Amino acid sequence: MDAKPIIEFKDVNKIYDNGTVGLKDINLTVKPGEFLVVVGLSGAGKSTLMRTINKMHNPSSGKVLVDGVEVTNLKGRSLRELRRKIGMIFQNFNLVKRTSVEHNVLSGKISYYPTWKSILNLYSKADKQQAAVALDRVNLLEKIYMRADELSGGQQQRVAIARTLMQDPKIILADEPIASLDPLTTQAVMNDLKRLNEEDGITVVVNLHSVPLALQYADRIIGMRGGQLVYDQPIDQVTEDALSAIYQPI
Ligand SMILES: Nc1ncnc2c1ncn2[C@@H]1O[C@H](COP(=O)(O)OP(=O)(O)OP(=O)(O)O)[C@@H](O)[C@H]1O
Repeated sequence: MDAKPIIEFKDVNKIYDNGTVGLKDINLTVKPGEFLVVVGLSGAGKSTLMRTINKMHNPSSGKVLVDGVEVTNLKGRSLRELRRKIGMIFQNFNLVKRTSVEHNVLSGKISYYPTWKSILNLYSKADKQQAAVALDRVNLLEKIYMRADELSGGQQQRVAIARTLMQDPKIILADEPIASLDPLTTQAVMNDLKRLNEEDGITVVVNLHSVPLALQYADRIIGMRGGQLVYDQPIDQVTEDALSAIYQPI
């Protein structure tokens, strides 16, 4: 029997306040443990799709369900619970650059603490141990006491990945995680995401501009164009010709 979907879009449309169509009639089901890569031209709707999963954006119509729960109407505590399940990785890493790597990783636990404790760095011993384990999993344990801005871009992105591990996420959403990195560091970041996907069963959704990387890492590739889902195939049925059609100028 097929596993229950971890993410579902049902007839989802998103029209921004200025009238721009972000998403059009999206129907999509993601299974737990998939490594899904989203490709498409700039402006195709990839970020919008991703941001409706953790309610950074609200759809204009339709439903988005995560782990069986409709996210559209979540507020307060239930929204925090949803976001704990979902780690988010951004192109620009979103680290606090002037503090230590350890503090940045621990901040992944922030929603579990009252603000005053996190400001004063009053994390528990167990959480500090978890932070060390998370850093070890991205091969950066030796950098734990360095300042985040002393690390290379690729290392900073891997700190961001370690930070998401503090949430014990079921899903990691990565929006152009390698856009500002060189080829070697790109592989390190993608390998980390793939390893967590395979070892922990975390569902990973990655927006990428690079077709070769999509082919290298995805279990399944979806293509977007003008806010619509125009392509959806498991990796063994993906052809380069079909992918290049997604990238034809509109
Ligand atoms: N906050 C916003 N207000 C209005 N329009 C927006 C907003 N955010 C995105 N858009 C528009 O929605 C469309 C989809 O944008 P989106 O950022 O989702 O595309 P993308 O595929 O992620 O592009 P890129 O690869 O450049 O990041 C674009 O036309 C974009 O200009």
